Amino acid sequence: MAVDEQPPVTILSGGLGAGKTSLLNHLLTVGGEQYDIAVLVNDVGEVNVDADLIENGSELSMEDGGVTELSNGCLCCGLQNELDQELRHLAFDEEFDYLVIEAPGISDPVPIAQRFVSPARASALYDLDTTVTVVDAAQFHQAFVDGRPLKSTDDDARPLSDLLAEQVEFCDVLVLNKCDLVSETEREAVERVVRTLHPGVDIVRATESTVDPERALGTGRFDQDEASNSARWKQALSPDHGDGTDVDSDEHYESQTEADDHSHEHKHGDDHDHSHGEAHDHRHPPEEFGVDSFVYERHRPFHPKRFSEWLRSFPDSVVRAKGHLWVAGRERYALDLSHAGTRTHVGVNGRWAVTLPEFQRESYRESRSDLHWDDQWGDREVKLVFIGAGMDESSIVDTLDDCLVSETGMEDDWEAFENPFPGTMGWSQPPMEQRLVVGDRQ
Ligand SMILES: Nc1nc2c(ncn2[C@@H]2O[C@H](COP(=O)(O)OP(=O)(O)OP(=O)(O)O)[C@@H](O)[C@H]2O)c(=O)[nH]1
Repeated sequence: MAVDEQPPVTILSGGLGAGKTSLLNHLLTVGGEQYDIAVLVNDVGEVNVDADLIENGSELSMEDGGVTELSNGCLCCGLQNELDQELRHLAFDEEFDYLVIEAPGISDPVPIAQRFVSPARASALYDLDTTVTVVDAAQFHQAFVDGRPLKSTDDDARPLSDLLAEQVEFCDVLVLNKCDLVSETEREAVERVVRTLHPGVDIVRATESTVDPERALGTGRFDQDEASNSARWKQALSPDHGDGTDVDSDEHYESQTEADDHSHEHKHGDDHDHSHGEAHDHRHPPEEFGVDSFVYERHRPFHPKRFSEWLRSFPDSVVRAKGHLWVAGRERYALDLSHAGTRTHVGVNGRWAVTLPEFQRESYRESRSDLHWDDQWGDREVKLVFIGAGMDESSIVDTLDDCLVSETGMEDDWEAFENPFPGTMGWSQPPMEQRLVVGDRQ
């Protein structure tokens, strides 16, 4: 790429568990032949699971700057400064010719895209090429065709389906994923609703997010004027809303005085970045949509029978869960859990470090200073992130604790347990018997 060329950018948005990470990994694998892709990911929650999954699935690594993670906040709000810094860092210090940003599933992508339409921002170093929204066809059908709103128990909160609608409204390309979970009639109904919300959108039907990379990378479809015709963009980018047109200001925009001059409805906490890049009616989605998250971490294994039963009655309030599991009797491999909507998969992703030969184990430990290590059990642990609407955290934690092997049970012969969990490798393309598929709870 010529020195003065700006790398194109694709922003991936979409509901929780819709298939953004799957799409990102697919683009890295297939699109990587054409582009040298840098990646910016942002998970809301204390564990940046997506970054791990993406690293596992790509040649890139965080160490060489190819995959950058932003955590402990939301890109669309509190991490705007961090986002600008990362964009500058990538542009000046790293070699790549395409940038893909994965937005968290509960974020409003408009403020992220706005970083790329103001020449005063760091993102002026880039060329926003395509905004992609990944939609879970079955979830969308439930919310918009069946008319069963996606759950939000907070009375003041807008339903999650509102966020989904906004994400559909302004994207250039809509990947209609999980087409295997809907009938043809249902899919057609979903497409009708999508076209009603956004007539000009390029709909790409997909299963497992396998799309032709040319539909998401280098499409040149993003057009600021066109985008500003959708209701959402019109509001966000109009001159009255600052960032889209005011090219004279830069860091001043971050000052408290400037922020105080405006009547933000934003209800985020003290650490919020009051940059003017946001539309003034923008409120942080986790609050607006009644979504919150917590991490469950224990250094004892789950009893296979008790935990598999727990999985079959997964709390309805949980929209998304991800993480790794230590299940008694499965001491060699870490199991990964992924829950989206009403479906839960458990598969094998890799070995616990404690089972590796000494040299590998020690170099792994050196590279992970934050790794919990037990003299007897090494790095084996349960660590799960739960994201949901109106979750009863203490009840979820208590019932999970009941699934743990008891203090005295730590001496039992775990191999003798009846165990439905997979015991051999297989995550990226696992045969069905290597996954525990809990399926629908309806
Ligand atoms: N049945 C079905 N499952 C899918 C499909 N695509 C992805 N999945 C599964 O859905 C789950 C979520 O996929 P991800 O790619 O992690 O979704 P995501 O949008 O990145 O999730 P978050 O980052 O948590 O918002 C995983 O268990 C995938 O294996 C699909 O087309 N059909």
